[in-house]
Amino acid sequence: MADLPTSFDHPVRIAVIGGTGLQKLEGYVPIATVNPLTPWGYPSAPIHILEHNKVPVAFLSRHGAYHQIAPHEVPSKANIAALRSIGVRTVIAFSAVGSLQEEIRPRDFVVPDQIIDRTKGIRPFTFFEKGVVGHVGFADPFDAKISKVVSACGHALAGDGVRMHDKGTIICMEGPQFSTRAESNIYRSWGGSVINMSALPEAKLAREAEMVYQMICMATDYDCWHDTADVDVAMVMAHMEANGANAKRLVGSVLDELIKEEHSDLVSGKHWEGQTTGMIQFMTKKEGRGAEGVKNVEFLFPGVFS
Ligand SMILES: CSC[C@H]1O[C@H](OP(=O)(O)O)[C@H](O)[C@@H]1O
Ligand SMILES: Nc1ncnc2[nH]cnc12
Repeated sequence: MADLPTSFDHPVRIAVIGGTGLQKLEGYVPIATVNPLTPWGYPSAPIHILEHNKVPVAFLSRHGAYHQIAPHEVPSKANIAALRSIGVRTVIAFSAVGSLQEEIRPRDFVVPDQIIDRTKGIRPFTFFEKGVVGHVGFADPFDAKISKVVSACGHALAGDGVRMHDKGTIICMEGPQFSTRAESNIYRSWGGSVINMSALPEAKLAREAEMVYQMICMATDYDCWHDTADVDVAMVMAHMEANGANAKRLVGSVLDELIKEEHSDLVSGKHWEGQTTGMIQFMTKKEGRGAEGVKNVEFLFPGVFS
């Protein structure tokens, strides 16, 4: 992709963030590679702009181009801000997860509707600081409208062997070590469906940035609560590889659906517009705002304080 343009003049509304085992999206025509510098640095990797049925979509590899970024090191603020700066308002985020429930079998897909935060507070997790205070609602961390579209695409691929679960609670742990057996059993008793290390702070930051955000999970193991073998990286990668074609098929069919004209208001995030900006404008009084916080938030929402 060395000779591709490094800028792109049209807004790109939809992005896919690829996780473990999904470092590229094949089968799309690459048209540009952009690397926006944000107040929080560069994104995990240059963002590939790909064309899908004549509509541009963005792809960003969460752990970098070579899987060199650990879950606690993912620059989520830069990732979300960079995507928003190129026009993205809908993020479909892919994640390899451990299953905490018997009926979610390795290689099954889950469209989660809840998250329990088991990160340790060491990841930068908000855009609103340094003299700009803001509190967004996060009762439902994903986007109910998009989740219906994703579920329907998954069920339509049942004939290809895609098994889709329409809801579930993600336990997002700190990692990078996997859980102890005691932890795994506690998470089950809390009602956790699946476990990963990546849903947060990504989902929180997308909400602060007024973006539509939905994670698609693919189970790669039964963590360590089950009487089968305990999770390890080889197991995760083997299931990702074995079911990679279905993962790509599912992402492709979600993109096919989302680029349809009938979803244009939805993917433009019209229903989130103003939810954050309206709140931060009145939360911190003008006299108390900090210059750095204002400059940072203006990168996300140009003109919000002028
Ligand atoms: C390689 S197993 C643990 C690793 O896999 C998942 O990554 P992602 O969510 O980016 O697909 C999990 O969250 C951990 O980061
Ligand atoms: N068991 C597990 N725990 C945390 N993250 C994971 N990603 C894939 N499997 C996982």
